[in-house]
Amino acid sequence: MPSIHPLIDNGITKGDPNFPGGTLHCRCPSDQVVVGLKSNVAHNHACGCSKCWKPAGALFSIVGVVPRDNLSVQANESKLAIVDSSAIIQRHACINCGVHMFGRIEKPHAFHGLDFVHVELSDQKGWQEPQFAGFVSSIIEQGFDPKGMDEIRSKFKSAGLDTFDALSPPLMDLIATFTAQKAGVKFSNL
Ligand SMILES: N[C@@H](CCC(=O)N[C@@H](CSCO)C(=O)NCC(=O)O)C(=O)O
Ligand SMILES: [Zn+2]
Ligand SMILES: [Zn+2]
Repeated sequence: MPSIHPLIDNGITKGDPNFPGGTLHCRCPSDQVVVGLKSNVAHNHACGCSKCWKPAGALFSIVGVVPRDNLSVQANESKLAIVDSSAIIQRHACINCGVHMFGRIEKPHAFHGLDFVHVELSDQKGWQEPQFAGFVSSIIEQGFDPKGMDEIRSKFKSAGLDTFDALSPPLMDLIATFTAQKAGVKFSNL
């Protein structure tokens, strides 16, 4: 069975709801890029998309969000470069080790103001545990045999995570709300 992600393969460890945040480090042997987070993450999830950073051998990324004002680069910022400037999420990666330190949205978007981060880059314990799996079918686009998808979804289910082929319902509702408001739609409960 391929690895979903080390934080999920052997069972999920619950986070600490009062965890105050901590630091993320890139994987360079020296002169690491260090990012400080002044809060825990929210909406932490497994992401099967092709763009989010994942460790070698894992099929999924684990990625959560923090308010952008709670994030600061504390060391070796000069080693960061944007992976794909045409993407909605501008992922700032270490040019030496390739790890994505944070992803930021600069355009008008439902998630503007939130930065995307990977808590496995931290040595501290207590970060919010993964809440769901998103973009699950996207692993097929990267070469995963579709015949194996039942097994992948069952594995998430055994770990207690719901699976979606986009994001979770609350996040999809945020995106739809943003789209409706941009179009001037008035809400009414019919
Ligand atoms: N099938 C595509 C999906 C990519 C995608 O839309 N990814 C989402 C989720 S990333 C974290 O949850 C997204 O919002 N992407 C915006 C961006 O990456 O800039 C694929 O696999 O590439
Ligand atoms: Zn690095
Ligand atoms: Zn993703």
